[in-house]
Amino acid sequence: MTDTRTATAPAAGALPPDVPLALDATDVTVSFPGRGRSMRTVIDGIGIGLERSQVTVLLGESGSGKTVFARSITGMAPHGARVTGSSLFDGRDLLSAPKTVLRGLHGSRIGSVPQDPNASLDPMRRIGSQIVETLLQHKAVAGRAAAKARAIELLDLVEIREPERVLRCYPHEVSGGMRQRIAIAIAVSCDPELVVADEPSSALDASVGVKIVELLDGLRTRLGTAILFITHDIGIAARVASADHDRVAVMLSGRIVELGRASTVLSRPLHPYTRALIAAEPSADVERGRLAVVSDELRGRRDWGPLVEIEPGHAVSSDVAAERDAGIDSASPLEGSTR
Ligand SMILES: Nc1ncnc2c1ncn2[C@@H]1O[C@H](COP(=O)(O)OP(=O)(O)OP(=O)(O)O)[C@@H](O)[C@H]1O
Repeated sequence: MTDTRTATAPAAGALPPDVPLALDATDVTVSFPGRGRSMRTVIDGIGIGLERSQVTVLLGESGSGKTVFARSITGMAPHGARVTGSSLFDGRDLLSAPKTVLRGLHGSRIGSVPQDPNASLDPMRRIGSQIVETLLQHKAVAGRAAAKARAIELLDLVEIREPERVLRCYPHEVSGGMRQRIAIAIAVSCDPELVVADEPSSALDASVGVKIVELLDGLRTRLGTAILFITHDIGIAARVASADHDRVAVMLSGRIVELGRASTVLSRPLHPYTRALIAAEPSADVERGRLAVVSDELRGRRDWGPLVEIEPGHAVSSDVAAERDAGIDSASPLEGSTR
């Protein structure tokens, strides 16, 4: 089992130990039906503790399990998934909570910013009515007039001009960047304690990405929201996890292989996979999502050991830690590169 809570000492600037975690996931395994009667494990017995006011970035290549892990620990595993382990939110295990409880939590105390804003917006309904309905459904405000006023406030918050006009629009009448910001406005409309943002800026231009990062930063400062941010982009990871105690968890083949303060992991990575990811950081001439620098051998390995802390606030899989103790530098960043 890889338990990232026990592997990390409280980081500088983190909340004191008696402040409960916003979410506490332990030993989570997720499998999907495979060939015949077999099951294919895509998340392999990992855990994570999400602190209030802290950003945790899940970093890893496409297919490493970031989305499935984040969805599963918030009780929203994809259809057909078999999930074991536990994920506590306010004392309740989201992995076994009834659907009615999960529906009540999502949209109010847990906000989700999806990869594709179209997934959270109904194309047939005006933007205003979708925001107002969310606010009324979760009893975030009393009455329709208050909900409308709050909807305008929320669009202001995500820097949408002429909010009253936009509220009367259907989703297809506004730009993709605006739809993304509206999806964020809906996700944060009820002042959630936890926000899960799944690559919210991947399809957008850089200026919208920066605004999203600022917005999430404001949310954790203002409300103490815990943020789980999913990305494969090192640059975005560094920008989102900008506070001293923010963390990066590096995912590889359904496991967390390195975890620590963002500033440490991104500047002094220890795991060969993290090193390769950083070496593969997208540049102007490398198309995003096509980072072929991580070797297949590294990517295909499934036997990474559990995380062990090698210095305060920095943990790495036990096999890499053992090599380090033995004085073996496990890999130069580009070893095994296919580029
Ligand atoms: N509904 C599903 N049924 C079966 N397998 C799935 C399902 N959803 C995801 N998977 C598998 O789980 C693994 C992890 O996928 P996941 O989407 O979590 O990766 P990711 O790191 O988030 O990638 P991306 O950045 O592309 O979203 C992949 O091998 C994927 O094929």
